[in-house]
Amino acid sequence: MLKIDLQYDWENFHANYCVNIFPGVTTLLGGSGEGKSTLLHLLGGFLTGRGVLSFNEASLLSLPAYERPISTLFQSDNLFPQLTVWQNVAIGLSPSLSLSKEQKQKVQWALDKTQLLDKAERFPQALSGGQAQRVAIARALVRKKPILLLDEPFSALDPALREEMLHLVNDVTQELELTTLLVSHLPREATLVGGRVILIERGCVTAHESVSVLSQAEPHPLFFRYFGVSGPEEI
Ligand SMILES: Nc1ncnc2c1ncn2[C@@H]1O[C@H](COP(=O)(O)OP(=O)(O)OP(=O)(O)O)[C@@H](O)[C@H]1O
Repeated sequence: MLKIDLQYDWENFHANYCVNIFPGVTTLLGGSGEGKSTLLHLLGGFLTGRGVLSFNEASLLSLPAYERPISTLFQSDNLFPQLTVWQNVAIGLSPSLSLSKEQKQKVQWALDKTQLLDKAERFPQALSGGQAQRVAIARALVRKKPILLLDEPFSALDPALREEMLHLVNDVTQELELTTLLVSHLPREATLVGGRVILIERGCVTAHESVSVLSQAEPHPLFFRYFGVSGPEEI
């Protein structure tokens, strides 16, 4: 279990997140500027918060980003155009690209999970948008960390590809028993990926429910302000 009781202050914004996250996919919903990315950056170790952050009872708070049991994938995670698919994944393990036998096996494993084995020698410019995004996912998976943080990594993709990526996220999360947190603006994405949903408002977790609450005919009371009168399907 990922236990979060974290505070952080921007100049004009006080965040105070309190929630326990279990393995599986959890989608973070919330309006613009409500504090979704701040939470992911605190978890990843890119911002230093106060309070409690532990995973399976071990405190993470004093660990630097690279020592946390966490992989991150952000929208801006671009591929290196001069490196092949294989090298773009391998660089997640070793910046010098000199890999041990065991590390090479991990790269093969990550390429297999993302169905890219036959594209290993290609360069990024010879990939479709979805294939390129799968390489970024493979690079996040290759270190085999139990927590995966995804900050709107698919928002630039068209709806069909986005759906394919969300299914992939769900599949690898189940298979590897990951604790995956996905930031999204779209309730539909949460419904597609399944699991649980968290609502972030003014720097706080104001709801933590099964994703099925988003499919109810009447908006769930806790989500009412976020959905407004139009309901989840319109957002
Ligand atoms: N670099 C910064 N400097 C000062 N304040 C910041 C900074 N980044 C974020 N904030 C403040 O923190 C609040 C939460 O920002 P955050 O990026 O976490 O929101 P978000 O929910 O991820 O928004 P969006 O959906 O638009 O990406 C913002 O409203 C802003 O006031």
